[in-house]
Amino acid sequence: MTSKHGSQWKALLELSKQWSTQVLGLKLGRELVVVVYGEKNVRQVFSESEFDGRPNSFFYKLRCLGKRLGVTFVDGPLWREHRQFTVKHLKNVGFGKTSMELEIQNELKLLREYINDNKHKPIKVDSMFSSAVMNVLWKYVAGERIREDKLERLLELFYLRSKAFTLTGGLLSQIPWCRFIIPGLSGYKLIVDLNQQISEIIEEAIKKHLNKEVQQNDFIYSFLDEMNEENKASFTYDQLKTVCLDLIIAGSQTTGNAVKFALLSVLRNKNIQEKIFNEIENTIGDSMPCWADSSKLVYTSAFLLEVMRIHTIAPLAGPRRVLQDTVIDGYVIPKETTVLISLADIHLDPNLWPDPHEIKPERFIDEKGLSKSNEHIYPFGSGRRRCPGDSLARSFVFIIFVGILQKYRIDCVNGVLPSNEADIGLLAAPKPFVANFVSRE
Ligand code: HEM
Repeated sequence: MTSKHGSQWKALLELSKQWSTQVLGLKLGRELVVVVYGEKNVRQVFSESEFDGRPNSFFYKLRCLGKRLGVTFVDGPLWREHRQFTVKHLKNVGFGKTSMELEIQNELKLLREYINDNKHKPIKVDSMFSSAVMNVLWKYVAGERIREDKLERLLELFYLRSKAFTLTGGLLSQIPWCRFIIPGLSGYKLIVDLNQQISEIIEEAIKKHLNKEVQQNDFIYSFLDEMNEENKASFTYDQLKTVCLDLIIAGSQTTGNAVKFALLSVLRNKNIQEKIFNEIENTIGDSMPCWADSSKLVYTSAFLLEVMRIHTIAPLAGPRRVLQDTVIDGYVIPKETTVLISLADIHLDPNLWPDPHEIKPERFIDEKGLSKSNEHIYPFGSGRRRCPGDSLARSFVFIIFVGILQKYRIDCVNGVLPSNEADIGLLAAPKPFVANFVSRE
């Protein structure tokens, strides 16, 4: 069904329509999985603590370097303590005059240099942003820019790792013991090797901090300080490694895809692109964009929200594990069920968003021309497990997008309009596309 509909999210949505249900139950191997649709049900999952768990099968441990540690794939007291710590550190990072904002602006300068060096040829937009996002995340976590050779290695390892998970996830998650019989074929050996290599890079960064070789205050130093406090038994070396990995995995592809969708959308909508350029020119002129400009660039900010609505980066949020028997929409959901939360179909629901497939930034602007909030949009989830990296992600997307449109007109190559259809796996990404970046000067 997934290959017929192009993605697991669409296949499941189709099934839910066939069965006319907003609570779709599936038996995958031994696992009971429920996909929840509709704003009322989704809000219930976001708000009730019975849904705060994360699955704890062997497969999810493999994602966290082999142990049930970190923030993303744990629950209970360990999650609460480390989520609180992470949220405290990520709150407002990127908003305001922080070192992270300067770092994003620095990446913008490098991106512009790259565009200028390639100005006479079409640029592959797909690979443009990976280094910029990874550098910003690494700076946040480990306090410094990552060395060029290590950056390339890390990007390659993450790419291989996500490919290995996509290829082998089904088999390894449903029949975990197959790793003993076919460690190579099942992908188990490859993932363990990749985990080991990523671990080594993070360990090296932690060692540099233990030797006080890094100048800047960063996440690793804050965590190490916490390890020296009393009653902080859960602040261990392995936990630090896994939280670093969690932040990089959760932040890199998601944020990069959001910028790519924004560029794709202006490439496909010339009028909107010109409106955004005029707003930038008339409001901030030639100055370096910063987060504070987002309140002045009302149309541009509304457009970026609209892109996040039409292209939901995490179409199925979760997975969650049900911590005690509960009921959704009249259906009994047993303890230990895995729950997936369908966000993308709320963002495309014609009852909430008239003409849902059309880009209309005006949805987020009131009659006085001021920004208007809308309670039906959830790109970062909601509730206790809401994304703690949203300030960093939104700041990155805003500064990089505005900084590129300020200097370049983005045109199709040979008049060919790239597809608006997303590649949807665990995350949604635009299909690889090329564009001409024509200097406005
Ligand atoms: C456009 C970019 C991003 C999008 C669309 C996004 C989306 C999401 C969503 C929907 C969730 C909630 C999952 C759930 O409800 O179960 C989430 C969780 C999470 N995100 Fe993000 N995210 C983005 C960027 C980032 C960044 C930059 C970071 C870190 C620097 C980050 C770190 C995390 C973590 C650690 C969690 C797990 C929270 C928990 O389980 O308590 N994300 N993200």
